Amino acid sequence: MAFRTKNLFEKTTKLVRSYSSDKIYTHMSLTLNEQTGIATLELAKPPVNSMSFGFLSQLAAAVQQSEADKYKGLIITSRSSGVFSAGLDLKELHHPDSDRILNYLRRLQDVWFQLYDCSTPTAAVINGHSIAGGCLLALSCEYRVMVNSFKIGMNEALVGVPVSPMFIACMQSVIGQWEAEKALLVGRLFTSEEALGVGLVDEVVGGKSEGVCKAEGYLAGFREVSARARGLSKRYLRQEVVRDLVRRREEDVKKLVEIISSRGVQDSLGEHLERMKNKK
Ligand SMILES: CCCCCCCCCC/C=C/CC(=O)SCCNC(=O)CCNC(=O)[C@H](O)C(C)(C)COP(=O)(O)OP(=O)(O)OC[C@H]1O[C@@H](n2cnc3c(N)ncnc32)[C@H](O)[C@@H]1OP(=O)(O)O
Repeated sequence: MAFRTKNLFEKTTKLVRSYSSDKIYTHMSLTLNEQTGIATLELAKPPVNSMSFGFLSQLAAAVQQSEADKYKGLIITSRSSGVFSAGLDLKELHHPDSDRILNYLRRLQDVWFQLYDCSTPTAAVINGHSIAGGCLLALSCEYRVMVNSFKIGMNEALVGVPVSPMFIACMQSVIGQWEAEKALLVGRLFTSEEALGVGLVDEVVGGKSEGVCKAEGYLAGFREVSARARGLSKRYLRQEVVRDLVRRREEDVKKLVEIISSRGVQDSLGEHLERMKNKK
């Protein structure tokens, strides 16, 4: 089979350089299967694929590449066998520099808009724990296959930070208002099986390769469908959520910076980081 592992940065060097000070393409790899036209984006930032500034920049470049090269599909998964993503990098949020946190949250918004609103068919193979921002990443894809025995959800309530409108909108659109409310207000993490029950994921499988096959099956379902019509329909289906968040994006970011920088939230973040350190 003809596989081409693409160093994204060959083609998107300009974009990535202007986005990031991190070393080029260190946190993920994009592999295109030239026979199917489906690319796999494998997150590879040990130990937990936390979303640092550089990670978000590379994710943005990958999504942009998928759109520009008109991939038939994009599968997002993790190289780690235990963690899909631990979400936002808590070190970016703890004692942040005011300009950096503003730019970090703007970057997060940009990536989310790009992925959520992209016309490329997308699927997530969640082969490990998927927490908060990690859950957002999976929910922004169209289809989710999860490997059993892991946890997924948005734990902000337990971390002591508010769930932001973008995260809420995504959760609501997948599992509905009441289930989202019940889960988000207590920071519930679902097991793979519970996630299937509530509709947070579409399938549960025994392992990553089975998950990738299921995701490919979903994406192959569009072979006979006009890519242009499909892409436009997806955008129309998602436009209400996008429009509202675009309209209020600057207001949301400024408010969140203010909240994150507050003493109470900083103390909670510090305690959360301490708990993680001490769990060993
Ligand atoms: C509209 C405006 C724009 C949008 C604005 C959004 C604004 C957002 C505001 C705040 C929202 C935040 C959402 C988030 O995503 S916050 C992050 C929440 N995530 C977590 O709490 C995850 C915590 N991690 C875990 O539960 C576990 O690590 C794990 C993922 C289950 C894996 O467990 P495992 O046992 O394998 O690994 P360890 O726990 O031992 O971790 C290994 C090392 O990794 C460090 N780590 C873990 N998670 C993070 C993280 N999220 N960021 C940074 N670092 C992390 C951990 O401390 C260990 O480090 P060490 O080896 O140095 O001790």
